[in-house]
Amino acid sequence: MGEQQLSLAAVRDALVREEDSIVFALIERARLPRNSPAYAPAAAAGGRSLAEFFFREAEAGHYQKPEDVPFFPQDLPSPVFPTTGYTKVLHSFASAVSMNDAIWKMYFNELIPLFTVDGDDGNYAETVALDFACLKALSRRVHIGKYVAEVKFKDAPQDYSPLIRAKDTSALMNLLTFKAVEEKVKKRVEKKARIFGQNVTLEENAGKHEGISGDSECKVNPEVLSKLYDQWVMPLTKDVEVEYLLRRLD
Ligand SMILES: O=C(O)C(=O)C[C@]1(C(=O)O)C=C[C@@H](O)C=C1
Repeated sequence: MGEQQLSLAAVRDALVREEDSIVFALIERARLPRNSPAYAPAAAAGGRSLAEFFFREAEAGHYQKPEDVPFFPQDLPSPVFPTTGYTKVLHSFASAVSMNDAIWKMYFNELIPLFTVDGDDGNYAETVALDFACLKALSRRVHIGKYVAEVKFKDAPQDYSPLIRAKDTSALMNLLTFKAVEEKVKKRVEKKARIFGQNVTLEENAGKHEGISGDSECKVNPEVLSKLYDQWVMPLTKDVEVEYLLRRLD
């Protein structure tokens, strides 16, 4: 995201686009059963889970933008490709703000059981590759909160600065919260899950209005998307915003 794009409307557009990636990634992952052995420590992966092993391999060479935050930053090799001037838009500490530990725990402990069926078909490599796509999209979405915070600060430094100096986390949280926007976001992702998750056929579907499937036929339950955003994605985005703002005057 460059300087010229930095307005609240533009950053909110980026959040809306990321919804599509999240819904499609969950739809893809939901094709496979839970496959929990992929998440247990495995001798073949050096005592790590297959999921962690896959992430460590797949993350090498990526992650240069502030919204692309690595899950395992410790052993990351230096980027292969030259970086461009993206950092100028955000304060220099932005890349240190990460909610990935919380996103990781939420995804494996809370979310996976909500949108996969219990079972084991042995397809672990594909499973963790699909998990990677889900987690990358979720993490990007949450960390775009850095740009949201920067725009909000630039638009009203007189409102934010005293709260930042007082380290008043809850007042900052109140100031950056727009309940009406959150309600719209929840409704929209639920609708996207309903529309993107349909089985599209050429036959007329008797009794179905405009060919829209009932929720039980959707590839991912639309209510799961609404809950995901309500309980985890938006609260974590706001945590990113607060954490970024708290250091904005450093
Ligand atoms: O759109 C904003 O203003 C945001 O800060 C993003 C977001 C979200 O996560 O979608 C978070 C907090 C607001 O209450 C509304 C929406």
